[in-house]
Amino acid sequence: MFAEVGVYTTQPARRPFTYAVPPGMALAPGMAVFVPFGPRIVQGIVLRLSERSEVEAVRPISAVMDPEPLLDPARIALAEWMAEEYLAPLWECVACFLPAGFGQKPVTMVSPVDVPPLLPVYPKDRAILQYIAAHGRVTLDELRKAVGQVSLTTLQRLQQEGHLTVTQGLARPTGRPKFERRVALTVEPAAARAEAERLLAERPRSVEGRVLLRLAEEPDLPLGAVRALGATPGHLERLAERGFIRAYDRRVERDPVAAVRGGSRPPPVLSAEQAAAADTAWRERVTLLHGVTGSGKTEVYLDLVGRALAAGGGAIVLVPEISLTPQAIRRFGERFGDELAVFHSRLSTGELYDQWFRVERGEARLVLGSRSAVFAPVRKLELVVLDEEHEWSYKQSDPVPRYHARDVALKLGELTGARVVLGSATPDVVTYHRAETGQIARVELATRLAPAEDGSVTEGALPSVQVVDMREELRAGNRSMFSRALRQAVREALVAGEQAILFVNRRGSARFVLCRDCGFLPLCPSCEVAMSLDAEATIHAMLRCHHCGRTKRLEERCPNCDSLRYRPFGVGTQRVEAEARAVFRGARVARWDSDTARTRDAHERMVAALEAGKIDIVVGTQLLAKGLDLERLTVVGVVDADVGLSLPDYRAAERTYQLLSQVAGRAGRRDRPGRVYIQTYEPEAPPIVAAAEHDYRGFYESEIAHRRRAGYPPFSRIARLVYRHHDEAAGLEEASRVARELRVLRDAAGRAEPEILGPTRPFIPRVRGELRWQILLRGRAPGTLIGQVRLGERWQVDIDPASLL
Ligand SMILES: Nc1ncnc2c1ncn2[C@@H]1O[C@H](COP(=O)(O)OP(=O)(O)OP(=O)(O)O)[C@@H](O)[C@H]1O
Ligand SMILES: [Zn+2]
Ligand SMILES: [Zn+2]
Repeated sequence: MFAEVGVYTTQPARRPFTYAVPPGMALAPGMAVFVPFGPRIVQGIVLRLSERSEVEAVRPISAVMDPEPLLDPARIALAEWMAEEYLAPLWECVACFLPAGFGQKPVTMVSPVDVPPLLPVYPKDRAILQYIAAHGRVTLDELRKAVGQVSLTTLQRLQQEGHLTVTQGLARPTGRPKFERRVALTVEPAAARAEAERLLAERPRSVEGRVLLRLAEEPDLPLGAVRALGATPGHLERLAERGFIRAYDRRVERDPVAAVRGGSRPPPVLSAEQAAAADTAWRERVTLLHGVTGSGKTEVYLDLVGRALAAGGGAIVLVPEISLTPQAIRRFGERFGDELAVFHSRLSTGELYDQWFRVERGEARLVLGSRSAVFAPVRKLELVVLDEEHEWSYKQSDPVPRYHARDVALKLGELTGARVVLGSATPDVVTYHRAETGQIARVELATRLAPAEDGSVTEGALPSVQVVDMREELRAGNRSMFSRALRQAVREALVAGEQAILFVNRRGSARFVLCRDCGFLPLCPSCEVAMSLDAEATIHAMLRCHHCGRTKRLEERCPNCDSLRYRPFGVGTQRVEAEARAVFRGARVARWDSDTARTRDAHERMVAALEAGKIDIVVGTQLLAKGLDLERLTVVGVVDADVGLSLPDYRAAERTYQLLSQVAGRAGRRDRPGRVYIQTYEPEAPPIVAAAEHDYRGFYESEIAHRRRAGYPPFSRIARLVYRHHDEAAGLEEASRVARELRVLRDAAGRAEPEILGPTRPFIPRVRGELRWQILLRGRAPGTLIGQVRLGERWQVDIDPASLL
């Protein structure tokens, strides 16, 4: 008997290795084992068993690591598909499906035996045996912590004498509870307040006074919150001695959903449109749920999850990481309480590990999470939902495997028979094209819902959108970055006590050239993407196409209208913030970008400040566009809609459309009508016109025509090879060698495709001090060709890359 094993190795092997199964070893696909690999023993997962081996002289499997299979046959097939599809190391693909922490070093476990011989005489031996007799199976680390230094030789001797057994095992970070130190009031709040007032009257800056005052408001706080008031251990001790407070440790649940559990809130009655959508999605294999923002898509997902659970099966719901807010989790928790498990990147390894096994044991049948939740071991999978399916955060760019969760979900659906539902207000053009050509089903939710306090819903209005031609503003003598219309609207909102967002499209903006008089943007004639200033050019300002490498000198005048106002453009959030403060005197202005909203806490604090009405105007980047639902937000200004359009990426128009629709969707979500101003030098650009008219169809028609003409996805697939090197000559040489080899292989096969572009320096020419080169391949299956070339460690392969920058 032989076993094909996916082996934990840093060698980028895309295939399994064959081992012999020792007689008597009970083995099944999906089990974790130890195998010899070179001079070492490493972990692996059994993928298949077979009677015959193609390889001679195979080595035997060393040991079974865990008798329970960790992957089922569908997941094994999916891991192997990923390795092929993304040209990724097989082990990394298998590891996606394993519980967190598995990839770490296996640990030495020491277990007691059932019938131990008499206790040995050495004190150290006795201590060891007493400890394991009391605690059962322990890790060597634990044992060492308890009894001091213990050598492996000692353990092996004790094993030979029959006192204990030593095994290698999976580190299971379970059972060790986590505690949080807290401070609680031990008197009535009124008494605390009285004492606080006395202390503060005596000394206005008394820390003890402030602590008591805070605790009078909230009588039980984490120690950190009290420390933040300036309290030292000394202060707290004094207050404790005087009987006002006590400190204690509270057990922290490793169940991150605990707070929202316990719910089984009755579902609302679906509208006819929603019910029809759910019926279709339940019947079909793959369905695009195309619904405007606020049209009730989430209720449709909840309904489908209910059906999956009622059928005795499970479901996975994927949402972009940034949308995985406490509110979103609560919505699922309230409905499906105990069945819910949540996976996201902020959980500790221990939490992830616990959740993984809850799902694996079938205790939680609904998984809600960001992209990697697609790998959760849900049994009898009935449903996979991707909300905001157009989001590029579903694509993992680093580390390997560089997978796209949507494609993995589709393949998972194929392998398990689960239905797949792709929901979005602005579907990916590729997904919409699949629906248009009948490869997947499509349902629409066309009505925006306006929920009322009493739980009823009425039809809501989409905000009105005005496109402002910035060339006109210039002609009228307005040189500010805010148009007259936007300025007026913001002033009106401020007077009415409403809020405004000023949205800045910032990425790489300083390197695009635009004519302020006619809106002309230089495009590469063969790639149809914007050419941008070459960051590495030193003598003359050069424009470069970062796809094919074509360059030309930057003209002094606009080639279209001869204007001298043909210049780089783009403004930063800081400048917009400064101007907003100057123009809207007295308004409370905040900035929200990757500098100020670095952590999720900062993000949540900002949302809270907005909700509490402590901010009037917020200036921000794309981070703002997602998920905000503010009652008093009525005005949205897009300061520079063009910048996104000029990114050298064939999806520039699509992203601009999605972003504008999303930002616009933030305004007027409740009963106050919303107004949106899109400032642009290109008021006729199709994505801008379509976003202004809430016309997805119009956008799609123009975009798909462009993709067809220029041969971009869905009419081809793109693969990107990036090479990094600190040395210019060496980097260019290696990049050229690979490009040449690819062309030779393609030509030798007598084929015209894939098209091979480059090598060239990409839009972002260096990362962390290393220079970069890129080769783009475009064709039906560019991966197949890449699979035939030998690439060293410095190469990165990305199939269907999220970014071409
Ligand atoms: N059938 C219904 N009856 C009552 N209220 C509903 C119904 N469907 C949806 N709602 C409410 O309408 C609001 C919008 O619905 P939901 O959040 O499901 O829309 P969505 O399309 O997922 O929104 P978004 O695109 O912003 O994520 C929510 O407050 C929801 O509770
Ligand atoms: Zn011009
Ligand atoms: Zn080009």
